[in-house]
Amino acid sequence: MSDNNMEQTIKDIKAKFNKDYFPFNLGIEIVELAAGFAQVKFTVTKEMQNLHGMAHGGAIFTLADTALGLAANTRGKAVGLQVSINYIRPAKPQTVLIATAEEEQLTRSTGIYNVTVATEAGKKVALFRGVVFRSN
Ligand SMILES: CC(C)(COP(=O)(O)OP(=O)(O)OC[C@H]1O[C@@H](n2cnc3c(N)ncnc32)[C@H](O)[C@@H]1OP(=O)(O)O)[C@@H](O)C(=O)NCCC(=O)NCCSC(=O)Cc1ccccc1
Repeated sequence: MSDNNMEQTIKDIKAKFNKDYFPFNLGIEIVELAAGFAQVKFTVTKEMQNLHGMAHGGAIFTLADTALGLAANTRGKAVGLQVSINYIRPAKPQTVLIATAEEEQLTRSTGIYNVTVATEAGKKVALFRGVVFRSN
């Protein structure tokens, strides 16, 4: 993909993000988007709390999965094929969490990404790895 095409793809994804209803309605915002790279953030709200008063694993997962989806789709249409997550530190309500997705490998039909979820102070909350299927 040429630099101009990549720039246009990134613009298109950003413009369509408000139609990605699930993450958008959780308050997830795009911080940065580049070829094979995405950074997104949200604030842990009361509605995201689990029984222990910490961020629900599903909310943290959604943040990481959103970063994966954005990074992968800069390379053309892609969908998640297999993902895994390790929750390494709980996140309290009102904490801002940032997920950063970095591309490790691309093949014609797959992509492998590592996503780190951390607080603004850089404390790691979750480590996520995803394999995507590239359909074009
Ligand atoms: C507890 C453990 C899994 C292991 O820790 P360990 O091997 O013992 O290691 P270590 O002691 O080194 O601690 C490492 C860091 O963790 C912190 N910390 C530890 N214990 C506590 C505590 N009790 N409370 C508060 N913080 C605690 C500790 O201060 C340290 O942080 P720091 O360096 O001081 O800033 C930890 O990694 C953890 O809490 N992960 C997040 C889990 C999570 O949020 N999952 C998603 C939600 S589950 C869900 O929504 C649904 C569901 C429910 C039920 C079932 C299924 C699904």
